[in-house]
Amino acid sequence: MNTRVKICGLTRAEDIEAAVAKGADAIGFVFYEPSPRSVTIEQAEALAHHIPAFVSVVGLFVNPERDYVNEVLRRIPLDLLQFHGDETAGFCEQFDRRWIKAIRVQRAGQIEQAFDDYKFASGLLVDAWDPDRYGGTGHSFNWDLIPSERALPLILAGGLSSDNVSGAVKKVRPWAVDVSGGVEKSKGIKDVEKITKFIREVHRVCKTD
Ligand SMILES: O=C(O)c1ccccc1N[C@@H]1O[C@H](COP(=O)(O)O)[C@@H](O)[C@H]1O
Repeated sequence: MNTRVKICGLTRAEDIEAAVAKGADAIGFVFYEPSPRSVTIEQAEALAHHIPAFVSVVGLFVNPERDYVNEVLRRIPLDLLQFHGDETAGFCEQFDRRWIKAIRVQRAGQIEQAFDDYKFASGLLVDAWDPDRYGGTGHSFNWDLIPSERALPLILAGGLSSDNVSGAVKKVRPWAVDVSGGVEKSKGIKDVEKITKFIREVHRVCKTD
């Protein structure tokens, strides 16, 4: 098994450099103002210079305006768009950029339906449902709702940390894991020790498989 790691919600150059040095495969920028991890286009433009070749740059959006996504794309070299709201497949497909769709899992059958609805995505991200927030909740969900047959690469998110990620990887066998709150000191400020432990745990469990 070779589960990739995305670290999301970075706001500081030193955190990006630490995540990359420890082996992160992708770095996520949050372009969603209500989030405490949100960055402006100007901030992301500067931060993106700290991400080397072969580490993916991901832009996270929640129900964005089309023009805003285009403006971000014009200014920042995003490899992937992550749509974390209620976007339709038609909306996600219009940007001439690879994209992943996040689903907030509440009930059985929802993930299977999403594989069908978002069939041209580069991956399906499964996260916890929360009535008040679109993501970054720090909560996990019932992993038994994740089917073993998958039409797209599956990215597991929601309440992951170094304490539970090895169990999650063993049980779910995701293509990648995505973490934000579980590797933070405070919202938007990452903790290098937690990032190190998190990535080490993923690599350890993958090696023993
Ligand atoms: O990080 C945020 O603030 C955020 C806001 C709105 C939508 C998604 C957001 N983050 C994504 O949420 C999941 C889970 O985060 P956590 O590890 O439970 O804190 C992850 O995919 C983040 O990229």
